[in-house]
Formats: sequence, C-alpha cells, structure tokens
Amino acid sequence: MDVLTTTEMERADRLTIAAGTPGFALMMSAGQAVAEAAMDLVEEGPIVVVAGRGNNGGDGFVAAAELAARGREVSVILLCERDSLQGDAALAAKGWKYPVLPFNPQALGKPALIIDALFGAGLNRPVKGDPLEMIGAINANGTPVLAVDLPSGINGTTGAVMGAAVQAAETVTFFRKKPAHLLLPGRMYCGRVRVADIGIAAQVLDEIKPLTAENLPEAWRWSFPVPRIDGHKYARGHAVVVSGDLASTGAARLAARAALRAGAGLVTLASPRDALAVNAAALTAVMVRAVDNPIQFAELLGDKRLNACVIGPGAGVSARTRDFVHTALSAQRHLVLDADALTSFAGAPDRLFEAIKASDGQQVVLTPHEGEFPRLFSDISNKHPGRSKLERVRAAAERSGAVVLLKGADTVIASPDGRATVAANAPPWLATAGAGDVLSGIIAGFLAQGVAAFEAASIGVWMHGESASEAGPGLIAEDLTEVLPAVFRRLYDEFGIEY
Ligand SMILES: NC(=O)C1=CN([C@@H]2O[C@H](COP(=O)(O)OP(=O)(O)OC[C@H]3O[C@@H](n4cnc5c(N)ncnc54)[C@H](O)[C@@H]3O)[C@@H](O)[C@H]2O)[C@@H](O)CC1
Ligand SMILES: Nc1ncnc2c1ncn2[C@@H]1O[C@H](COP(=O)(O)OP(=O)(O)O)[C@@H](O)[C@H]1O
Ligand SMILES: [K+]
Repeated sequence: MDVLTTTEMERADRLTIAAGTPGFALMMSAGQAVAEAAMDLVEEGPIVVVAGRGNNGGDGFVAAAELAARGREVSVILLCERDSLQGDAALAAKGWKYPVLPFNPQALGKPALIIDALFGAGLNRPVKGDPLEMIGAINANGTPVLAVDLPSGINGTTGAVMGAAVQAAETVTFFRKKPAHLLLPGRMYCGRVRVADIGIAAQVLDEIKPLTAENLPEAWRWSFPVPRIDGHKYARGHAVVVSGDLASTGAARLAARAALRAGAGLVTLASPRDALAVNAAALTAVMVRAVDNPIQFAELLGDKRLNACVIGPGAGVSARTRDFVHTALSAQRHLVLDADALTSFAGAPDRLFEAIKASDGQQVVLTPHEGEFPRLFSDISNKHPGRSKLERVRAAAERSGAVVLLKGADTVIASPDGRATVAANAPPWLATAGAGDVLSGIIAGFLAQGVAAFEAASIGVWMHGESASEAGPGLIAEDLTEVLPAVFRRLYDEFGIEY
C-alpha cells in the first residue's frame, strides 16, 4: 500500500476537491469514520473530544456530532475561541449544537474514551504551553485514546515527536497511511492504525506518483520468484558467502543456510583453508570451497554460474575484506554487503561508491544497522529531528548507487531511483545475535534467483520479519531459517500459487 507524505496527502485532497468533491464532504466522511471507530472501541460511557483550531479539530467536531446523534454522551474541549475557527472547521463546529468546554486539562474528567483531534497534518512547530499541558494530561488520564489522523504532537512525514505526543490506543487515518504511522517513534504512539476511505479516488495516485510504500507482499507480488516446472537448480542461481576466519565462521554459515532456504539453487561458502574443517563439519547442503585471498576468490568467481555474493558477516574489518568486496564488484556479481564489509570502508567509502556506480546491471544491497550507517554516511545525519529515516536512507541510496537497507523495527529500504519501502512487521524479539546475518543470506538467495536489488531486499525483510513472528518469542537466529518454509507456504496461499 502506498504511503503519502503530508504534502502528498494535501495534493490528494486538492485533486479530489478540484474534481468536484467539496472539502467539507471529505471532512464529514473523515469525522464519521472516527465516530465509527469510537463506537467500536467503547460501547458505552462518555466520550471527550479534544479539538484544535484546524481541520483536525474539524474532524473532531463532525465525530462529536455523529456520536451525539447516535445517543452517546459527548463533550468537546476546544483549544481556541469557537468564533475564531475558519473554513471547513468553522462549518464543522456549526454542526455541533452544544457548548464547548474551555481548554483546561481538568475538563477531561474520567471518560470512557478521549478523541484526540488537536493536531494532525498541520502540526508545524514544537508543542508548547497549553497544548503541551493538555497532551500531558491526556496521557496521564489513563483513558484509551483514539487519535484523528495522527497522534497530536507526531510529525506526519517524519514520525518525530515534536515536543510531546499523545499516546493513542488507535489511530484513524484517511485514504493512505503517512510515514509516521510506520516510522519510529511515531508508530509507537499510534496504537492500531485504521485507514478509512473518505471518498478520495485511488486514481489521484496516478498523478501524485508516490515513491514510498509499506513493505507488504502487494509491493513486490510481481517480482516474487516461483520455481518453474521445467527449472533446475542452476536456474535458481548460485550464491556465495564469504566466511570469516577460524574464530568467526558462524555468521557466514547462518547467511549461507538462509540463502539456500530463500531459494538459491546452490550455495557455496568461500572459507579460509584453516577454517575449512570447522565449516565443512557444520554444513551439509551448503558446499564449502577453500578461498584464502582475493585472487582465489576471483578464480572461484570465474565460474559465471556463481551469480550472487554475501560479504560481511564475520568477515573481519580489514583491507582483505575491502579487497574481497572490490573483487566481487569487478566480477559484476550481485552483492549483499553487510556488517564488517561496511565497517571496512568506514570514513572512506568513496571508492566503494565509485565501484558500485561503475558497474552496470549489477544488483548491490548495503544492509547497515544504525551503528554502521554513519560509518559510511557520516554527513547524512542520524540526529537531525527534521530528517526522517526515509530521507536519510534515500539520500544514502542516491549517494552510494546501491539499494540501502537501514535495519531496525522500522526497516527502510531505498533505491537510488527514489523508491522506498518501510517495514512494520518485525516483532521486537527479532533483535537477536545473528538475525542480521540471516537477513543478508535471505536477500542473496533472492538476488541469486534473479530478483532486482530493491525487490530482493524488500522481499527479504518482509520474510525475515514474518519468520520471527512465526517462530515467536524465544527466537534465536538459527530458528529463522527453519520457519521460512511456513512463511513461503502462507505467501503462496496469499498469491494463489499452487504447490
Ligand atoms: N480537506 C482536507 O484537507 C482534509 C483534512 N482533514 C483533516 O485535516 C487535518 C489537517 O488540517 P490542518 O491543515 O488544518 O492542520 P491541523 O488541524 O493539524 O492543525 C493546524 C493548526 O494548528 C496550528 N499549529 C500547528 N502546530 C502547532 C503547535 N505546535 N502549537 C500550536 N498550534 C499549532 C496551526 O497554526 C493551525 O492553526 C488532517 O490531519 C485531517 O485530520 C480531513 O478532514 C480530511 C480532509
Ligand atoms: N526493535 C526491533 N524490532 C524488530 N526488529 C528489530 C528490532 N531491532 C532490530 N531488529 C532487527 O533485527 C535484526 C538485527 O540485525 P543486526 O543488527 O545486523 O544484528 P546481528 O549483527 O547480530 O545479526 C535486523 O533485521 C533488525 O531490523
Ligand atoms: K490528532
């Protein structure tokens, strides 16, 4: 499902209004969707609407009137003077036939539900003064909160908290999700997210051409590889994982097994000779080859069937690792660079980016976590609150010429062409040692099958997150690969692929 920035959403509103639907009709639908959600959340008891001065407050007035019409006990607390409301919000307030309460935290009382209609997409500065105090009081009240469009205080486009934010149990947003419903910290304030249809036609997206999507199967359905009846293992690609030295071979084995499970027809572990015995003893379907240096690695890659590589897990931070990376890039192999392969270029990544950009048709994915990201992209600041994770990853993809995947609970994947996905399906117990190694292997498994980098990374991240949910709490990295077949089966069912 496409995700719209607040600017793109404004455009969707404007295009719809220009096509003949009055803005107030959109507000009526929005308010009614909020009322519907409120009825579902609490079957009885009083409801308090906290309304701001903009259209978010307008939605709140419509919801209040609708709930009152359905016999619910409702009160409205308004941030400003009622006569100072303008436009559609003023119109919506006219539909509320009762008094409004002054903007005083005491007025909240102890209702069954609070509807937060203070700020939505129009929040444009940090929250201070009375609204700040009210947000604190809403959060301290202990009553479930239904947020209109966004929890007040959350920046819709970046997901940042602007001073303070309402903690909602549920958020009703309109037409499409906004980045803040997926990116942290915003997502944590939203609770469950409901997307309501308010009469905006999907065709407006043809004009807006959004570049961001939630990382869901529909985003890559048509890139998902399915083994062919007349296929054979070489038709499914051959992935190579570079192993670390004797003391750190486990990470590469995790990646290798994951690549095989993800569907690569064959997987070879390129192992230092002195670690051969340990690797061979721990592997069965994955093959092992002795590779001590970049020259031997280049010889191995002389076999063109070996079409995708993983370098980084357990590889060691060194010039040797850099040389392996350059060897794979010169050999034009699809490539996942993770962990030590990224850190080996810390502070001086330009040669790496040049080599990536010089290659043609080669699919390269960089998979940093938040610690590794600044080592390659120090000036694409981690800290600026105005710069979202989406923007940072997009800038990194453009800079490097590779698909960049920045890990976390809200993993963002961006392509140099501007497309991006945000994942929200990974459970917190996925944060466990070795999980990242498995992810790099899964992605390489899809690259080996001929999937392009952006889609391979998106498929990999989604399946990785689903595998963690499938395995459940108590997960260790080894489990992820073992539950992948169950995730494949669900996906085959969803896509209607016979097996
Ligand atoms: N036609 C439309 O555009 C529609 C808009 N809708 C609603 O309209 C909302 C956006 O409405 P608006 O653009 O009026 O914006 P908001 O209602 O989110 O807030 C804007 C108002 O808050 C003030 N403000 C912003 N930050 C502040 C801060 N930190 N402290 C104090 N005041 C602050 C602004 O000066 C402005 O007066 C959406 O979130 C959605 O709920 C829906 O009704 C659907 C249709
Ligand atoms: N809070 C979280 N919720 C869900 N997934 C998370 C969370 N924190 C990290 N992850 C995921 O866990 C994995 C950890 O990978 P990484 O940091 O590379 O660990 P390692 O190097 O130990 O394998 C990544 O896929 C990341 O997206
Ligand atoms: K709100």
